[in-house]
Amino acid sequence: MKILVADKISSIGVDFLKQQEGFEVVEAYGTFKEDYSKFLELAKGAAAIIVRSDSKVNREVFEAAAPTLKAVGRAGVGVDNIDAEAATDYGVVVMNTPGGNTIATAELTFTHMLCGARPVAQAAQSMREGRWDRKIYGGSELFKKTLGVCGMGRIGAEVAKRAKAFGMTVLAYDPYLSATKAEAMGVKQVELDKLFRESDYITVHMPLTDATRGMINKDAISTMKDGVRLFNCARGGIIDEDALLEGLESGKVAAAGLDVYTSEPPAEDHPFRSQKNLNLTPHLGASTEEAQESVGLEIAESVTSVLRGGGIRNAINMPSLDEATLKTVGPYLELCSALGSLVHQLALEKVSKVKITYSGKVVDLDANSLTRGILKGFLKDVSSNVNFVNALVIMERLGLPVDVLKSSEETDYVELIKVEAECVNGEKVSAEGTLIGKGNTPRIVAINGREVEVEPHGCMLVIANSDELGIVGKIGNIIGKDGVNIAAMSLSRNEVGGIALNIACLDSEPSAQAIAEIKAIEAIKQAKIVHL
Ligand SMILES: NC(=O)C1=CN([C@@H]2O[C@H](COP(=O)(O)OP(=O)(O)OC[C@H]3O[C@@H](n4cnc5c(N)ncnc54)[C@H](O)[C@@H]3O)[C@@H](O)[C@H]2O)C=CC1
Ligand SMILES: O=C(O)C(=O)COP(=O)(O)O
Repeated sequence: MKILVADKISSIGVDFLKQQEGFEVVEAYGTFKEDYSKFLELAKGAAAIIVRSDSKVNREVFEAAAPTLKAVGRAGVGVDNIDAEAATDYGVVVMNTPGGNTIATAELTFTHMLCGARPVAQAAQSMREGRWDRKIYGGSELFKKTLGVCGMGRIGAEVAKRAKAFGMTVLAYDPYLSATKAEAMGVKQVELDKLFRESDYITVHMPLTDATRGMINKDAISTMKDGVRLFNCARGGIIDEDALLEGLESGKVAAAGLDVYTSEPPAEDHPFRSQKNLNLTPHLGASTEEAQESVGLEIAESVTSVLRGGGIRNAINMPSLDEATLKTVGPYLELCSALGSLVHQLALEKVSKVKITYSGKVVDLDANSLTRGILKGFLKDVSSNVNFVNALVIMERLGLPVDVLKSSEETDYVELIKVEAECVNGEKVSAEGTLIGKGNTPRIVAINGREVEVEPHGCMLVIANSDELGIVGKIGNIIGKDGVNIAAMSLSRNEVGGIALNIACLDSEPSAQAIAEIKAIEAIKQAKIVHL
């Protein structure tokens, strides 16, 4: 399996990948920017692509790497360089490594804040130039000042902790922050306008979204204290760059520090580069040895796990499936896929709706994973590239609603999964299944409401017939004559003389002629071969 490492990650991560049996690791640092067509060429045939923030994994990359590509790993937090929608369309799981670079980025932010208070970089430059300017490089103190933190997630919280140690008052704006958490962190939760009005220092730690883009713009800056200091080590564009320049030039903003830019790198003659009260770093937040080792190894492990069919950690385009969940859900997945596939094959008309009911013990499991398993089976014959990642979006795209129900009604089984499909003509087909015995063996226990007992794999002949004498013998005769062995048979009827359901598990598929002969028997209402 080819693993394309497109951006430089720690050698610990690369070595981990190289040690994996069957992995061919291709390191192509910088290729994305230097030679895009070569990058696309390298992506072809890759099972996984690993990036930081430099390489953009856009739709074209997924197109080039389909159908082998299974995972994109981001050694870091921000995934704005990865087209997650395209990834989902192509059934590729995207994972990141939240947490590994939190301290590194919080420390860089704090460095920027200190350098915004004391012109260390400017003074150092003057020393390098042979000067001794003690008068022009005075500063101010963080002590007793107010820091406004926008985005109180992992990094925001670490910055706040450090600010408190410096004797600052911390105001926090984060719509997703609970009052109890804010209290526990010793920060004052406020609305954005109050944070703007009352802060001496403002730092942002949010993803770039429609809601955060330009959050600190000209209007916002006009409401701030004169001499406010602004910092962005999150994503370029959260602080509007033109508004920041204007604020620095007018003196409204006394100092600022940026690690990230709307376009990276900013142009060589970008006006930012000549602003004297603005400290710039080239997207270095995560660039410490410790952070890189942490995220490099973590992403190498996550990608390996996905490619080996293990747990899925920190996925951003599907629910993560950790090892523990996988262990509990794993035995059900074969059954789920079989039930979905069986219902799809039994439906004679176009399906308009799918309903899934979980009853008994199974309701405590991760229903999202089970449902994905069912839909993966349901769509098996619809799309060749359906998997856990894209099963739900494919259903959505087909306009097929999926109702999922956790039922508390008693059934004959400790746990039961029922999949029903409603067809456009109003007809319904259904299949129910459970796990039996110590080995958690999957069993189909009902089809269209009739009790059966069938192992869900191989070729099956599903027959509905009016309950008459000798039908089973006739079917057996035709199939035997055709040279096909019946491995098992399950018979069920609703009442004597009513409609009977026969499921014959076959060692191979009977010929079309044999099926035609069976269908020609007067009592046979339906005969359908299904493959599980
Ligand atoms: N400069 C660098 O090298 C690095 C930059 N980053 C960036 O830093 C940012 C924060 O990273 P983490 O703290 O790890 O993420 P996080 O997910 O832990 O925190 C983000 C916080 O932003 C909040 N948020 C989301 N939308 C918001 C809105 N509209 N208004 C206010 N708050 C909002 C969330 O509730 C969350 O608490 C991300 O953009 C990440 O990409 C992360 C690591 C390194
Ligand atoms: O993790 C993040 O969000 C970062 O911005 C770090 O980017 P990098 O891995 O240093 O290119």
